[in-house]
Amino acid sequence: MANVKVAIRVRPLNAREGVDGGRLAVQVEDKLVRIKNTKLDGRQDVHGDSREKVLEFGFDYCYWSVSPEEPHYASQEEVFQDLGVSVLAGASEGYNVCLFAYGQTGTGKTYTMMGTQDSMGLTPRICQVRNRFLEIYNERVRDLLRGRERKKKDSLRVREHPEKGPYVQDLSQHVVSDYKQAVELLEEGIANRITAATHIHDASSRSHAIFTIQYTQAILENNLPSEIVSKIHLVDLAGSERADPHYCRDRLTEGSNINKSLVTLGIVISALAQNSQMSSSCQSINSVASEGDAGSTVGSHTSSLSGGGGGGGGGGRRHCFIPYRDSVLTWLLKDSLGGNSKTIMIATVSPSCRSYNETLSTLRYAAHARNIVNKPRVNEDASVRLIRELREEIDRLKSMLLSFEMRNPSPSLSDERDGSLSDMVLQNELKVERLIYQTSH
Ligand SMILES: Nc1ncnc2c1ncn2[C@@H]1O[C@H](COP(=O)(O)OP(=O)(O)OP(=O)(O)O)[C@@H](O)[C@H]1O
Repeated sequence: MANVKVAIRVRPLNAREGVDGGRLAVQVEDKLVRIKNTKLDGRQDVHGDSREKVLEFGFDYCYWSVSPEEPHYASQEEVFQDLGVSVLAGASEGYNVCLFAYGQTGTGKTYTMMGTQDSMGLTPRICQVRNRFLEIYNERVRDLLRGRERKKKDSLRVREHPEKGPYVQDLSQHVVSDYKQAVELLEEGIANRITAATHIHDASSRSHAIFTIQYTQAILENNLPSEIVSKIHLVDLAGSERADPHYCRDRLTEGSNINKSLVTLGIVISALAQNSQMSSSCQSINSVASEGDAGSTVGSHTSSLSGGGGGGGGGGRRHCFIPYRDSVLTWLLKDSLGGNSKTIMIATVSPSCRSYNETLSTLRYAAHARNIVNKPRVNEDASVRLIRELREEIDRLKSMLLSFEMRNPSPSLSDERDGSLSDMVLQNELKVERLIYQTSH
């Protein structure tokens, strides 16, 4: 079991936000983010006002990337040292890992995930071994690495494997032998991605991009060659934006599809968070509830949020249905949200008071995500796992045999039990030998 880890990153003010003095609404201190409603500044009658002036949220990591001159400025390298290194560590232990960036349009998702020529982001730093790159545009999956010379199959089908989970059929795979080749692939994919100008951002990504690295490790366990295959999903979501009636029909469809998948993502996150909280409250029903434990600021805030707008009263609550299949994005991220994956969300925000509402909504979204509990497991070869488990069982049976013999020196009493235990040991040893033979032939 592992909770989704959540990071917040605050980007520099842009030119538009800087014009009126660049008032900031966001503050970061250690693992806390504070957001201030500057509209209430200078008002005398705030007593009894139900709106809170400053709201505080706690996260696993908070990055202040507003100005490099400031002492606690978080660079791309620092973000990589925390998040990128933990992605690579998870994958090398054999887990599936997902890192996804979420936030309002123009807040730095692409900058964080991909970076620029001078300032490399997380994905090129993490690049290894085997890569796939796709985008979800208007609920259709497109391959971003299908060479132009090949026949272009525009929209690909999403399918689900009973054990390996959802995947995209016919998505091209590219084996790379060095870092340079991996980065070239990434650049090709980025160039194929669909962007457009929005009100806030001139080169806004209008699709969700998923860069998948298959990390394969050849290992020798119990003298048997075997493989541990883990997947790393690096996801740069399209930014949310309010619809403008002046946009043409295509842009409106595009916007509504982006919003649809982000809304579905929101519903999935909130339903999973609610289910995880329900499970943990069931578990703790018999234990003493401790008030004011570590991270109580967050605890108090998120619990009120996951009530789904209040209500949420006592008994009779059932686990919510998770509508993964309502959008391609959530379907493909099914394992990453509530499944077999160690997942990190990086939520990007603008520091400006002009984006107060959007930033608050991103912080709430991120606080929900932090409650999701995933079930990551090492993706080891099934036969190798079975052999290991059988060997553990043999050792256990052998030590039981030994302790019986020591406690019951009289042969008549222990003979029967000894016999059946020895039989079990023998049978397991035969199974192990058969499995070793099958896997190595
Ligand atoms: N941490 C940062 N440091 C410096 N510049 C940044 C940072 N974050 C974002 N920027 C700059 O802000 C602008 C918008 O960033 P970016 O394109 O990453 O936004 P986005 O969230 O991916 O937007 P969209 O959802 O519209 O695609 C870019 O010019 C980018 O270089």
